[in-house]
Amino acid sequence: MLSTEQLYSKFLECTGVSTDTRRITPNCLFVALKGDTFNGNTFAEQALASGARYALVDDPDVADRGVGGRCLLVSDGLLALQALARHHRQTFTFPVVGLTGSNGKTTTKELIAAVLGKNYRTYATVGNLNNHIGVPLTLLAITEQYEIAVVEMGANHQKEIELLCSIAQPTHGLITNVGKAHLEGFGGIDGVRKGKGELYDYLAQHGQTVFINSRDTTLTAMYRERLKTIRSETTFAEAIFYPGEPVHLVQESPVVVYRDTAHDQDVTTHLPGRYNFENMLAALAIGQYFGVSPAEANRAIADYNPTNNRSQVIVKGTNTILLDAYNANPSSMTAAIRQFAATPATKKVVILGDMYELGNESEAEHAALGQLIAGCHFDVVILAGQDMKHALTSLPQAYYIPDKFSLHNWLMDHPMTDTHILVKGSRGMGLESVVPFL
Ligand SMILES: CC(=O)N[C@H]1[C@@H](OP(=O)(O)OP(=O)(O)OC[C@H]2O[C@@H](n3ccc(=O)[nH]c3=O)[C@H](O)[C@@H]2O)O[C@H](CO)[C@@H](O)[C@@H]1O[C@H](C)C(=O)N[C@@H](C)C(=O)N[C@H](CCC(=O)N[C@@H](CCC[C@@H](N)C(=O)O)C(=O)O)C(=O)O
Ligand SMILES: Nc1ncnc2c1ncn2[C@@H]1O[C@H](COP(=O)(O)OP(=O)(O)OP(=O)(O)O)[C@@H](O)[C@H]1O
Ligand SMILES: C[C@@H](N)C(=O)N[C@H](C)C(=O)O
Repeated sequence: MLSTEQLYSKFLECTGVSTDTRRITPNCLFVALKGDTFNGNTFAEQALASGARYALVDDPDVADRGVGGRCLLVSDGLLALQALARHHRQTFTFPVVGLTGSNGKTTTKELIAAVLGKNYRTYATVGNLNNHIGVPLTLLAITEQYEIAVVEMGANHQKEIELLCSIAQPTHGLITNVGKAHLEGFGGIDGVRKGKGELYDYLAQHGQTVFINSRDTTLTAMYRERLKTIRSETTFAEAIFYPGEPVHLVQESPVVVYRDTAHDQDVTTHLPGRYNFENMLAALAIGQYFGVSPAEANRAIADYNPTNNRSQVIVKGTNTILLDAYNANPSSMTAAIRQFAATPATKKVVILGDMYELGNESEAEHAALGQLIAGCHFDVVILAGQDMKHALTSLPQAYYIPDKFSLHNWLMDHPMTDTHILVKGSRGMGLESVVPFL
């Protein structure tokens, strides 16, 4: 069995890390993980044959088969990956900004990276690689050429953020918000608050810096709770409350326009909704803290244009689609629906799919969503998925279509023109597939 130090010296000989033979790059370190479908150990030889320099395995039989001494045996592949990332992180001397939250992590991460990228060689989590596998992979992709890192941390149960903090060891941190997401695994909204609070706990225990949205009463209360419990021999995190500068929302739809009064600038962005303005404020605060000029920060935010099914505004023929189909939960659905309801347009249609991972709160949350939609007076409401039938009680006029295939057919039979259309649902619903039919 290799120690973490021994493993690290092998890692330094490699060009990167891959956990998947479908994505092997020359001279990478292949790490065999066990998943729901496969045992990665069975792919070790294939990884080496495809160009991996070493294969980290936790099956002694696979290691015994040798392959020129290029199989590295550890007791647990996942734990070894995490330990390797933790070790690598300790070699960084630059700031690591860690962020979590129920909603807006990826968008805020992209905005922060765009802003910091104006002054620093910035590494940011690629896509959504934010879990117990993704965070180690993110850390291990960071090289000494960078000057700052932005690491997204996702969770759907307690102690996960604690684990991810032990790997990423953030010097600075941000919780975007605490909302009704992943209620099943967290055990309700109080569980979400506790689970996300593990980031503040880490920053507090290590005397690091925390960025707090002063308008968010939950986040400020979470910070104060930790201030009260801190022991005298430890230093609590430095807290940067934002927004401090006079930046005002001018328009929230179809896209956010804000006014930076201190610098006499109106900034037109590509993102819709007040909630995205909150994400922008976080990026501006972090940029200001790290010395990015307001003009450069505003330009970075104005230029950010999502292509990831999150808050995407797509003009197609005479229709304008707000494609927000990456994920959905009660908080983000409510934010998106309220924002869409406030959008000026002559005809508005919503196509909404199930919200996943709500456990025994699912039925009530879908029903509450129905009541919210009923008060919004949309021209057409289309609901898809098994759970959305609970929203129907308040929406007798809605079209209910249980599966996606039937939804595509329905849309082909009911073409729309001159319409604003909101498309949103959980990842498993994959509602971006409706766009070709609109
Ligand atoms: C383990 C793994 O990485 N699986 C990926 C794999 O899945 P697949 O079903 O094919 O196989 P297995 O998982 O059974 O495979 C075991 C290993 O074998 C490898 N392998 C398989 C076949 C093959 O031909 N060759 C192989 O080498 C395989 O790669 C495994 O190492 O492929 C899928 C398709 O690419 C991947 O989707 C799957 O990735 C899983 C889901 C994963 O966790 N990936 C992380 C790198 C990651 O960060 N993914 C993010 C999504 C993160 C997320 O959902 N975040 C949540 C909050 C966190 C919740 C947390 N508790 C959790 O459960 O994850 C959020 O709300 O944000 C991403 O991909 O975007
Ligand atoms: N500050 C916010 N408050 C509420 N909802 C938000 C906020 N920011 C974004 N959203 C909603 O959440 C959706 C997903 O955004 P984003 O992917 O940035 O969040 P996320 O936290 O990274 O989600 P995930 O972890 O599932 O990737 C957006 O398209 C929007 O509907
Ligand atoms: C895909 C994952 N990050 C996520 O957000 N899951 C929830 C349940 C969703 O898809 O809405």
